[in-house]
This record gives sequence, structure tokens and C-alpha cells, in this order.
Amino acid sequence: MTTDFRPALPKAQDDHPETPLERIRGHLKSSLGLFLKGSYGFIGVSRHRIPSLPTMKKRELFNVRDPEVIRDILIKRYREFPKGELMERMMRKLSGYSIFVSNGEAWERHRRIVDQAFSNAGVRNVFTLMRDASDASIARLALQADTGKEVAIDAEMTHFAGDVIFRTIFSEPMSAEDANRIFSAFDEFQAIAFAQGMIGLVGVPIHWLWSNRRARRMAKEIRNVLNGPLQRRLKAVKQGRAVPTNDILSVLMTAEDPVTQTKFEGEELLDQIAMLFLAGHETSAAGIAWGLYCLANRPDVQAEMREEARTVLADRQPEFSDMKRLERTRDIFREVLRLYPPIAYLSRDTQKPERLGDQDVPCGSPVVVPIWLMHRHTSYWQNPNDFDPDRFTSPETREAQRCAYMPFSMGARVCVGASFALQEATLVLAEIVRRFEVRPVPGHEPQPVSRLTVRSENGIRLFVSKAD
Ligand code: HEM
Repeated sequence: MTTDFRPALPKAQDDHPETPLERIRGHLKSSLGLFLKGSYGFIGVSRHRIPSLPTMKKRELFNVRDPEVIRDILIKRYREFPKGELMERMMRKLSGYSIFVSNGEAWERHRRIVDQAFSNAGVRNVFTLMRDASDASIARLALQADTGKEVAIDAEMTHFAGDVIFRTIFSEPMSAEDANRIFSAFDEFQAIAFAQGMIGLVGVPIHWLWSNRRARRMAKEIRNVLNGPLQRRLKAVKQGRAVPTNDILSVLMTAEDPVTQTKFEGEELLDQIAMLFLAGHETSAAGIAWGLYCLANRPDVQAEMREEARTVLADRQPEFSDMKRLERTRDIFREVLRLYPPIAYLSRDTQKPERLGDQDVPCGSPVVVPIWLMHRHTSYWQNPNDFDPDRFTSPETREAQRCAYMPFSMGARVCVGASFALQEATLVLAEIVRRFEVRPVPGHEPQPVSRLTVRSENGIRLFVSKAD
């Protein structure tokens, strides 16, 4: 089908040759501007000077766009390419030294315990809690539908995904007050953490920064919200009262690492919860909101999805077993994650001098795997900037899917919540489209930016009405 829909593109750095100061300001807002237009066809490893203050050591960043080298870094030799220290320093205030940022034996232990909560059975166990969050989101949307007003769908999906992870961790809904506290604190934390990361890359020690105190305050605000239900649960256990046994917290509190025979306790438990809350809602919210934006602009794809949802679910509540039957919905979401991968790039550090592709890489250099670029690489994808869910059913893209599709990363550090995220996205997209029609707002073009996740700088607003 021919279509006029051109999915929103970020501003590339070479689109707007401004003053150096404006360029720096742009980089503090989004990393997508770093990807020049010519970057989308190159296969190999490129090196880029990191701007630095005159007194600081000159460093280079290595951008890897060769699938074999990417597999080497993420799969075969992942231990030799740990997560960067910078990321850890940025996140430490919020989530300590927890699974997303840890390395070595500490990470192996974190992963062995967290994996127990996100096993197939774990994801099935939390399905009804997810469905409660989806019902709550549908009820909020119903109040906004057919009012003639634009709906801030990105904010609604942040509320939904936050509620999903809150309910699946604690078996409690997130109150509207907590939702507001946590989202506004996180919004600010994310902007500061990203800007600090970019400044830290240049070599400025981030503990010098004025914004540190503010970031610490925001992190404390988020931790306080999460600590409330954690303390209630710990107290209930101590008093011998009945507690939920099927949510993520119950697994995190009881699961033992088979190697060290240790469990998560005290502050460490809160660190891991904060990390899962963050990793688990920001990414999913971004992906689902971009999905609704694409569907709004492709009424034909939206109609197909509605038909599938109505055939599979009829007029009843969705069940866990329905999820695998919503195949078209999954393919559509996979295409959305290709166009708008919530995590735009992976960042690792070298621990010794390396030879990557045709480049000699010094010890301690940042190495970046640009998911965003690989997903739009002109050598692997036909019409890469188009929204085309059919590409995932075509054998022609098998090679592209193997080499250049990695929304959840790959290898040992692949996203622990990938099945969880696919389940929640399939559920809520099918539920929304089954009942509502989403339409674009004329003149509103979202502007993709990447901070910790790929969001729209000017939001994603849509019209929502009841579907026939
Ligand atoms: C569409 C939604 C999601 C996307 C696209 C996504 C993507 C990713 C990616 C690319 C990574 C690798 C990051 C890196 O290596 O630097 C990652 C790691 C991770 N994700 Fe997700 N994620 C999503 C949802 C979730 C959910 C729902 C959870 C938990 C509830 C989660 C928890 C994690 C954790 C804990 C890690 C770190 C794993 C480790 O290092 O061992 N993610 N995710």
C-alpha cells in the first residue's frame, strides 16, 4: 500500500550548522543529533574525537556499525567490554550499584537473582496485574475520548507503564499522587543525568556539577515513593501476615543466588527495585507511545490490528494465552521498536588495547553500538525510514533481523524484561485499538530526541475517539 506517512525523523547535526555553543546545547538535549546523515550506510568501526577542555586528556569514541564486531562485543567477549563507569556514576544516586550498571561478579549475581523474577513463569504470573493496569489506562482514555481535545498519549503511556511495573512489583496500584511525584522527579532526573553524561564524557568530573544536588533530591523523591510499599511488605512478613506470593517483589525477596547462596536485602533490595522500576517503565512507555503515533498515521494498519484484537478477544477480558495469538500486533510493535528503539545506543568501555574492525582502540575508550543507526541502516533495510510492519514477515529481512535488529540488545546482557515488555505492549495496544480510534493532530510533528530513552521533545499528542 502506498502511504503519505513519513515517520518523524530527528534533526541530524548536519541539518543545522549553528554556532558551536548552540551545537553543544543540542548535544546536551539529545544524542540523536550526533548521527550525521551519511552515517546510515557505513559498515565498520569509526573513531571520533571527544571534545575536551585544553587541560584534559584527549580521548576518542568508537562507533561500531559492523554486525560481526557488534556480536563480538555483546555476545562472544561481553566480559571484556563492561558497561562504562560514567553510566554507573550517573545512575548511582537513584539505584546504587544495581543490575543495569554493575559489572563482573557483582552483575553475574544480580542477573542470576533477577532472572528468577522474569522467567516465563514469572511473566505469566504477573499477567493479571498487568491487565489491571491496562484496564485503568483504558478507563482514563475513555474519559478523554470524543471530547475534541488532544490527548497527551506519551504522558498517558508513561502513567500506564509506571502503573504496570508498580503493580507487578508490589501487587498495588500506583496512586495518582505517587504517579505525579515519581514522573516529574524522574523527568528532571533523566534530563540532568543525560546532560551530566555528555559533560562527563568530555572529561569534567560530574561530582563538580551544580546540578548534582538537584539530581540527588530527585533520586531521593523517587526512592521514597518506592520505599513505602517495600517497607509495608517487609513489616507484613516480619509480623507473619499473609503477603502476595506471585509478584516480582516476592521473588526478589526470597530468591537465592545458587552460586553465592545470598539474597537481596536492605538497601540493595531498594536499589534493584528502583532500577527495575526505571528500566521497566521508561522504555516500554516510549515504545508504546511511538506505536500509537504510527498507528494514528496508518489507519489501514490500525484497522487490521483492530480486526485481529476483535477476532482473538471478542468481547471478553484478555487472558495470558491470547497474547501469542495477537501475532500481527506483535509484528507491528517490532517494527515500531525498529524505527524508534527506546534505547538508541549501547555504551561499553575497553579494558585493554583492542583491535576492532580496522581500528586500534586504546584501553579505557568508550565504544558505542548505535542501535538507532543499525535499525535504519541502508545496507540492511529497504526504505529504512518507512513504517512497514510487513517487513517482519518477509524472508528478505531475515538477514537484517539477524545482523541489524537489536531493540533489546543481545548476548548475556540482553534486556531481562524483553518478554515482559512485549507482553505489556501487545496487551495494551490491542486493548486500546479494540475500543478506540487514534488519529493524528494536524500540524503536530513529534520531534525524536534521545536522553536516557528516545522520546519526543514536543510530546506525542493524538485525537482519541470510540471506534465503530
Ligand atoms: C520496549 C521495552 C524495552 C526495551 C526496548 C528495552 C531495552 C533494553 C536494552 C537495549 C538493554 C541493554 C542495555 C545495555 O546493555 O546497555 C536493556 C537492559 C535491561 N532492561 Fe530492558 N528494555 C525494555 C523493557 C524492560 C522492562 C519492562 C524491564 C523490567 C521490568 C527491563 C529491564 C532491564 C534490565 C534490568 C536491564 C539490564 C540487564 C543487564 O544488564 O543484565 N527492560 N533493556
